[in-house]
Amino acid sequence: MRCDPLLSVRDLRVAFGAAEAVRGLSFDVREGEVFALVGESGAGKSLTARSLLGMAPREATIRGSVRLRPATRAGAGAGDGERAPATAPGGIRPPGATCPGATSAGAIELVGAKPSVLAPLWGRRIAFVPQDSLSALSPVHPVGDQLAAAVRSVQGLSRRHARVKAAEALERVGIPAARARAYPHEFSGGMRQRAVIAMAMVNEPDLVVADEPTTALDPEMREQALRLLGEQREATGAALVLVTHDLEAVRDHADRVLVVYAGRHVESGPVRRVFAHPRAPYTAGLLASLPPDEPVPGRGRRLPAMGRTPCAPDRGDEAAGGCPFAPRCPLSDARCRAERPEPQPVDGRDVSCHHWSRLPESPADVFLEKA
Ligand SMILES: Nc1ncnc2c1ncn2[C@@H]1O[C@H](COP(=O)(O)OP(=O)(O)OP(=O)(O)O)[C@@H](O)[C@H]1O
Repeated sequence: MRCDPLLSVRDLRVAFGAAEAVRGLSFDVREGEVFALVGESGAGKSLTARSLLGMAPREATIRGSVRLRPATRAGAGAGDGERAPATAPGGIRPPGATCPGATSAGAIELVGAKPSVLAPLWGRRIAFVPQDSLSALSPVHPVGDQLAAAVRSVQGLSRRHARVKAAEALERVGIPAARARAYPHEFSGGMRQRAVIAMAMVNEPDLVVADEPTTALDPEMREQALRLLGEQREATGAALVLVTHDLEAVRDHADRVLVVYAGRHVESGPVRRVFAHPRAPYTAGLLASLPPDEPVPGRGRRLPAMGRTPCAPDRGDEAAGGCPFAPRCPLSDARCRAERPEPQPVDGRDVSCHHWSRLPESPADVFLEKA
């Protein structure tokens, strides 16, 4: 198996007229990993996710590079059951492992790609799980037929064989084959989201991008959908890019995380490391919204708050060339307002903050002290 990244994103920029919503993000997604993209509303997560699929809004100007590694797994996208198993000898490279000198010859550039390049990749190599399951399913066709059509379009099977595959895919996500004739409106929200997960996974893509896949679900269904995504991901060996506000989901299900603020990199690295000891004040503030298991002495269950509204593309110290988070940051000083921090390697992750070394042992407390 190859160990160069499945997807390489470099200096990705998404703009609407003069307003840049994604401002130079660079990251890799590795084969078989769960990569989480987190940040407040308006941070540019969805636009980033859609750019990975070549599905950014028409009116957006996209710059930079999103390169998808050529298919390498046996039968990739064929969904014919002959693909090398995800856990074959050599298996999925452990998230976090490095691969010096790896190259990605023949990678497909998705930024600016024509529909004729993108269309054959959708479903076969890259798939999408949207927030709203209704928007992903046609209201006028039975769910099973829609899955069968997805199988046929990629695998070229007979109608009968495709229907069998579709029923199997539904059963894998806990929907009885007998319900394959039902229409989307006859399913509950949780069932619809499971059907959408089945649809995304049915052709065993290399990469699944899930944009807030559980937001519309109640807590029980949310956990069930996340577990299913994880199981299906593991069974197919796909990598998963998970866009979410749900930090508990990231803690429990993701391998690596990228924290974004106002379209810029804040902190990225292995989830365990970043969550155990964030090095950027913004990450610390976000994580502080996770309630502690036990009351913290002297704080009780009070949650630190970052204050002020999130930075929009046209606000903050961004315009002055500084750190966009400076107006809300308890550690900011003149340097932060004048000089934008670039990502630098610190303690097993990358951090974009001039003052990472000044964060206290319990970083969330900097926000309490300021309050
Ligand atoms: N079609 C569009 N036209 C103009 N501005 C847009 C468009 N789509 C998104 N934006 C702006 O780009 C910024 C980032 O949007 P994006 O949807 O990526 O945020 P997000 O981090 O996914 O937020 P949320 O968590 O609320 O979905 C926002 O300020 C948004 O208003």
